[in-house]
Amino acid sequence: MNNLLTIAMPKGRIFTEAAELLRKAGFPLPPEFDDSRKLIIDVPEAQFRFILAKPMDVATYVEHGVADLGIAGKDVMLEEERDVYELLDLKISACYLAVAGLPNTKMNEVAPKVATKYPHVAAAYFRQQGEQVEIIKLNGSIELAPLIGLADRIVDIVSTGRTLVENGLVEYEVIEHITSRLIVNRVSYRVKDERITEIVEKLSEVIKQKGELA
Ligand SMILES: Nc1ncnc2c1ncn2[C@@H]1O[C@H](COP(=O)(O)OP(=O)(O)OP(=O)(O)O)[C@@H](O)[C@H]1O
Ligand SMILES: O=P(O)(O)OC[C@H]1O[C@H](OP(=O)(O)OP(=O)(O)O)[C@H](O)[C@@H]1O
Repeated sequence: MNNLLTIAMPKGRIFTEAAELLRKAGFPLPPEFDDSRKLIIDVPEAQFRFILAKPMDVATYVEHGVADLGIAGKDVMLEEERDVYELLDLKISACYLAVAGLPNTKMNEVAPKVATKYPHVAAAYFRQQGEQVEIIKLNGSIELAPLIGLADRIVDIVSTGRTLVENGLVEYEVIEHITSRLIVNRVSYRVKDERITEIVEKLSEVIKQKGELA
């Protein structure tokens, strides 16, 4: 039986913390893992394959079954609503999604605009608040939007808060606290349950130990 497990890893800021966690849980990650432009890294002796994906795409690979497991921010899960199971809160890459804007301003009463990289999350949030807004999708530098008059508010990730402060913006509401999650393809979870359960147990132990030390 094919016992290979494919794991989709997010490139970028989650990567280092995720790799550290996997190593502590006993994953045999080769040194090239940390400093390579390769997008597929095989560890045949342990029957693992790692694919390196854009963070926002990890759940897509897992949903389609080309990756069995993946590591994705909760923000990605909320935005993408992919049909996958969330197995574990890895408690890494903590940040939160917030509504922000220029200080002491109200949203425009007629057709208020909200700029964001998270159009579904933002639309759902303002719908829930009973506010009709126009969502403007941006791909980065979201904080620019209120500064330059493109939007009344933004919905974006806040981590240290430095980007907001340095651009003279303030937070109005926290929408959701975010950490990275271990996710699994629905079929893989059934077919490869033994290996996956073992991984979840090892990772849970490391997360627990980290929590006790903190
Ligand atoms: N300060 C932060 N800003 C953005 N994402 C953060 C932050 N801190 C933790 N994260 C987590 O990291 C993930 C995004 O990682 P990263 O910024 O590397 O990817 P990206 O948004 O695709 O970046 P880029 O488009 O700039 O390459 C988010 O899904 C979120 O869960
Ligand atoms: O609270 P802070 O620690 O300042 O972090 C928050 C900032 O980091 C992210 O941007 P990123 O660096 O990914 O750049 P981009 O989305 O503008 O490309 C996020 O979109 C915020 O702008």
